Amino acid sequence: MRITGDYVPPPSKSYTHRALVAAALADGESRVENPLISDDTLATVNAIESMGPRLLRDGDSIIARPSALSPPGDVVNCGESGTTIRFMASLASLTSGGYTILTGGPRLRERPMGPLLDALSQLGVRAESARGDGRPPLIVRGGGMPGGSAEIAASESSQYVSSILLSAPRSRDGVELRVSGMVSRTYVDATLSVMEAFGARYERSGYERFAVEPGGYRPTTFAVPGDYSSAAYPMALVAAVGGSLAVRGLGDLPQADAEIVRVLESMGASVRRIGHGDVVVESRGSLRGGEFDLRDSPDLLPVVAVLGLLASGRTVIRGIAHTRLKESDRPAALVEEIRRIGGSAALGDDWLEVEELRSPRDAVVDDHGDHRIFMAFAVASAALGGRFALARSRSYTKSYPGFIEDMMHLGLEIY
Ligand SMILES: O=C(O)C1=C[C@@H](OP(=O)(O)O)[C@@H](O)[C@H](O)C1
Ligand SMILES: C=C(OP(=O)(O)O)C(=O)O
Repeated sequence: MRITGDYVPPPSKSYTHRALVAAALADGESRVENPLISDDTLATVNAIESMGPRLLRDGDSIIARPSALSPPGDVVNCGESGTTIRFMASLASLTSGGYTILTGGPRLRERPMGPLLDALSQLGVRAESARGDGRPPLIVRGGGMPGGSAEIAASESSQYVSSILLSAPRSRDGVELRVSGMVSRTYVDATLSVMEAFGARYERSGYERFAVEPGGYRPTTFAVPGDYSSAAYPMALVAAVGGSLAVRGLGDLPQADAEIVRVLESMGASVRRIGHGDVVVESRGSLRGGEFDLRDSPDLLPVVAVLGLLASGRTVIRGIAHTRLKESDRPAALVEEIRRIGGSAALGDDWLEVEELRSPRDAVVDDHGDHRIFMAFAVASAALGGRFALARSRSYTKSYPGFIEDMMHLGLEIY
């Protein structure tokens, strides 16, 4: 099997969340062009609208009509979106008063939020975990974010930092954040790009200190780029089976998962940039294993692990401790499913080792309710000629509702 074609990935989930928050906080009407419409971004739309601003569909855009933020009339259900609940925790402090209760699905209620709540408290916000264990449901008191200086440990998630940064322009005194041990750092660059586009003023020293001035956001038009995290699946497939794929519209804003380009290149594929934000992946279909550090691009773990199955030799992936805290315990889920299909994998605290899959077994893979596990094994199954099946699941609608359709468009039967 070889794949040749043109492919337009869905819009970036991370940029959609960020642009919606900044647009809702701006002092006038903004337009977010090419937003991702998926379970997670709709959770953000609903959460923001529950506090007053209107986010209206207009063709391929969302028009944001900001208003003073008021406490929601009901609990806010963030579904399974970590980005949503974490971004909303800071936003809720900007409501006029009362309390906002943020909750979500079963897995989201297991995911940690403690360091974010702690940093918000240092900034004068009352933000607590209902069960006192740092996990949702969260209760946030409105009345404004006084601001000042806070220290935050971000070794579990960069979203703690992005959350505070995004709401900080609307704080009373401005915010200084001193950050230690941050993972997934490129996501904070994405946050700052959006803040800049909406006219916020800040200073930074690397990934250790950020100072945001009060002054709010200016309304603007923001175009969401294509999503490297989603594009990584068809790119990996083409690299593994051979062929040539032009990927359009990825843009040149910072995206953590643009790291897939370096991974594919070092495994033996060629990736060329053609013009503004387009890339072409070319491969003869024989990849070799390698060693990768995914500390700053954790969402690539499932697809890189699957590439390890499809490449010769051994692949070692480091910097993955924080991927245990996502939609599933991803390293554990990957090892279980790799073994189920006849592969061999070993796991340490912060690393995963995968061997080339020589004799795949007929099996039905369980996605553990995790969109990225589903999409990664769909790639593996397609590359191995449909050797194993995936238990029916719609987990992919979290970030990529058109996944099955797009894969079929590339000529694959993955169901
Ligand atoms: O800020 C963001 O848009 C994201 C940050 C990352 O999370 P962590 O910072 O928790 O690793 C990533 O895994 C998630 O899918 C999206
Ligand atoms: C971890 C993810 O998202 P979130 O943290 O927003 O739930 C993801 O999309 O892989």
